[in-house]
Amino acid sequence: MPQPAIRFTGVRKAFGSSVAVADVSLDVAAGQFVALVGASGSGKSTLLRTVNRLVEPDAGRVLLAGEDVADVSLPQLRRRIGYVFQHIGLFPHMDVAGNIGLALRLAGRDADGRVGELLDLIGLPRDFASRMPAGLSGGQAQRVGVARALAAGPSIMLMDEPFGALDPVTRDGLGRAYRALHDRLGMTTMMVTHDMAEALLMADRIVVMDRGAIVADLPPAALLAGEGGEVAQALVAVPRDQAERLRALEAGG
Ligand SMILES: Nc1ncnc2c1ncn2[C@@H]1O[C@H](COP(=O)(O)OP(=O)(O)OP(=O)(O)O)[C@@H](O)[C@H]1O
Repeated sequence: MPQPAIRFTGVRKAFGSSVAVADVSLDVAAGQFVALVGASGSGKSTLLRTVNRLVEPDAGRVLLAGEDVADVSLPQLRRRIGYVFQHIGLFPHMDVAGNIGLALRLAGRDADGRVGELLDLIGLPRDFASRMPAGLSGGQAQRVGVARALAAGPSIMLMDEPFGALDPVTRDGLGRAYRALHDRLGMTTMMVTHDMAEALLMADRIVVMDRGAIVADLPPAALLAGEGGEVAQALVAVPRDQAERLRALEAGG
């Protein structure tokens, strides 16, 4: 058996007396796309951030292909792991090329030429290189954020509500574009989302968290078939009810 790309073993994190992540063990195989879902405060972001050491666990370990992240230097972790979050925060005084070029240089890579390739990859015209962040739409800025996260050529991508602030059409388009990119580049992706429909449509596997623990871990079809238990079913019920109400409306009911 090859080593999992990401392995969590007995990961626990508390903030004061509040336990955010309680003894989580989880293997993510290379190439998988895993969605982390669950109610607000269930520990999704905290768990995700133990991978790139934005959060240090109180107990347990996170291994990347068998190597404990605690033993990997932060610059090296940054090269191996991309990170995209809701308000990506481009540097406002730098143009798009400057923002992406900075990430390339931080990763020890040559910025010349690569900026254009990264823009191609994420589907922005090359003349966007000279645009300032203030002149970008929300969707375009998130695309640049994805390009910046890909600059170092990571094999793992962590996404925390990456498309959460976007309108539904842009969100859907960017979600599909990222999923295609994940497949093409052979990435391993973990994505936190509040949107169960997005999780069901994008991921190979859905991990449901409740009060710091994993309560379901299933492929989308199995979750839809009702195998996930109570908490998972309550989350799946939302997009399912919406779809049914829309169908009823369409049928004139
Ligand atoms: N830096 C911190 N200091 C104190 N408490 C924190 C900190 N980060 C997270 N928490 C707490 O840990 C718990 C889990 O938070 P976390 O952000 O991981 O949940 P989440 O499932 O990602 O929530 P959301 O969907 O709202 O982003 C919450 O009770 C939160 O208030």
